[in-house]
Amino acid sequence: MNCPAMSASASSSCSYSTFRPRHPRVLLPHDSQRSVQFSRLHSEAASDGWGEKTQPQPQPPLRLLGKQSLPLRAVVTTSSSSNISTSDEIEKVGVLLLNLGGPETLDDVQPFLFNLFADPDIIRLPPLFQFLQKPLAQFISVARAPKSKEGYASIGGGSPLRRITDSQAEELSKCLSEKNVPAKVYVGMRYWHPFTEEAIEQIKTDGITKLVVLPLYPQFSISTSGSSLRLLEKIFREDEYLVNMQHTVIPSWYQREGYITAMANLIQNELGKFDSPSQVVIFFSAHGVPLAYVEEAGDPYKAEMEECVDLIMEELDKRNITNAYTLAYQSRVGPVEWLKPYTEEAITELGKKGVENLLAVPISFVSEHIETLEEIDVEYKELALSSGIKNWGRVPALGTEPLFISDLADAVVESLPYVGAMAVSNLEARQSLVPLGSVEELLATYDSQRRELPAPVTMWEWGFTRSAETWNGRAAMLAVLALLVLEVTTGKGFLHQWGILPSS
Ligand SMILES: C=CC1=C(C)c2cc3[nH]c(cc4nc(cc5[nH]c(cc1n2)c(C)c5CCC(=O)O)C(CCC(=O)O)=C4C)c(C)c3C=C
Ligand SMILES: [Fe+2]
Repeated sequence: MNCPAMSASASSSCSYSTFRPRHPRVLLPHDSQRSVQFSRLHSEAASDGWGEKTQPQPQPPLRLLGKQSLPLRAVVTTSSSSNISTSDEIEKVGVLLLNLGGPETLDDVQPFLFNLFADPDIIRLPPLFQFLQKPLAQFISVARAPKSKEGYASIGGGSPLRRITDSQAEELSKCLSEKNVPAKVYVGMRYWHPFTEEAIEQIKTDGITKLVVLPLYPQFSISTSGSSLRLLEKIFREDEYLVNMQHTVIPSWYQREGYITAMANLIQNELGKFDSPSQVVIFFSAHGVPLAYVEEAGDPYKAEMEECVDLIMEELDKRNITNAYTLAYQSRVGPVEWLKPYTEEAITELGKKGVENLLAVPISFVSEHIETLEEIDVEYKELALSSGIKNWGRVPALGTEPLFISDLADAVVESLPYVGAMAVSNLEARQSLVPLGSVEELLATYDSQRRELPAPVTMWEWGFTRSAETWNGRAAMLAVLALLVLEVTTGKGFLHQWGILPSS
């Protein structure tokens, strides 16, 4: 492929001089690249892990992962080649792309949903009830599968995510070679094949000695990159080979110049398809998360999303594109409160206000998937047209867009000097929304106490609350389970009423 020459240095020297972020940040040369290590650094989590979302204070003590405590080795390598010879060893560089995964056939839908709902970063039960995680996941996945299957059936019978992620991996590998950094690129999915565990096995078989971990989510969320990194941390902890493998993590990259430019290009291109481009409202639609992830657990997702939108609008502004724009959150599951405004409400509202031209921009994910192809292209489009919007457009997901892939390659190249080294200075660590440090610390900062979060689906809202715990939660749970059984056998009940389960 054509791998545009936006070099690492060009990219890192970018500065968004007129941008005024909501969270004070100092833009440093390495701002476009934040990389963290799993095991060697300790950048301090917020004092209680809850409130301090923007300015975690670094602390020196090192916490080591794994079965052995290894001495810290500050090995700084150059990035001119991935087969780097440090002493007498040849280094083999790998890049692990982390993604969500999606069912490839309709038969995969229920087991895929089971894996998703069995993830404690998606549904977090109080410690007392963690033994119910799998039975609940089984219940919800079976109950939700028919509705989900309809969605996947309408987009061709399965998710395109694996195919697209594989193409991204292939293009990234080619692009890295063109930048003189040959590296093998692996795909590790969280909830479907190829699972992260499978990718890790391959990494071991291939004898990779330096690994760059790159979640394919531009913005960090506990529920996405956080979940994948937590799994990876567990795998690393338990494996002798991996404990000794040098690695670095790029936790989020929404602020990189190449990514922002590529998004702005796509938007500019779609705007050009309207009769009156300047009259179009640019409608950023991000995947939502339950509000409690942000407000209680300190998920930086919302802050990063808002900053990302601001950066894209700054870039468009430089091109004299000054359209009105808005950000809303889609794909809510269950009735607990998620980030607002909700996409459907925002669309209706804009229609009522007389907006006639709307351009939807999926912003939280870089591949086409069920929520772009079905939810946005079908459901939201219909809603928009029936709300008075006359002209509708949608920006495609980035996929293998060359500038974007090139920017990811630059991100990898820039992170290589940090692999196995003290990756970042305290100063750098302080100015990130997602702090730098080991994954352990990264997760701890936002999620230190792994507090109970309101689940995105309702049943434990009712039965798994702290008060339920206090006055004999087990009894409450038994009641909930009885209700669930009733609901499944009769097809009626509160889950159906609230629309969690499809009515038969
Ligand atoms: C940044 C992206 C995403 C966030 C944040 C996220 C949070 C989140 N998702 C669910 C529940 C479901 N997600 C499902 C599919 C799905 N989710 C994302 C991305 C994010 N999720 C993608 C890309 C996909 C689609 C994959 C594909 O197959 O194409 C599903 C399954 C589909 C469905 O039944 O609707 C569920 C369920 C929760 C609860 C959550 C935050 C807590
Ligand atoms: Fe999701």
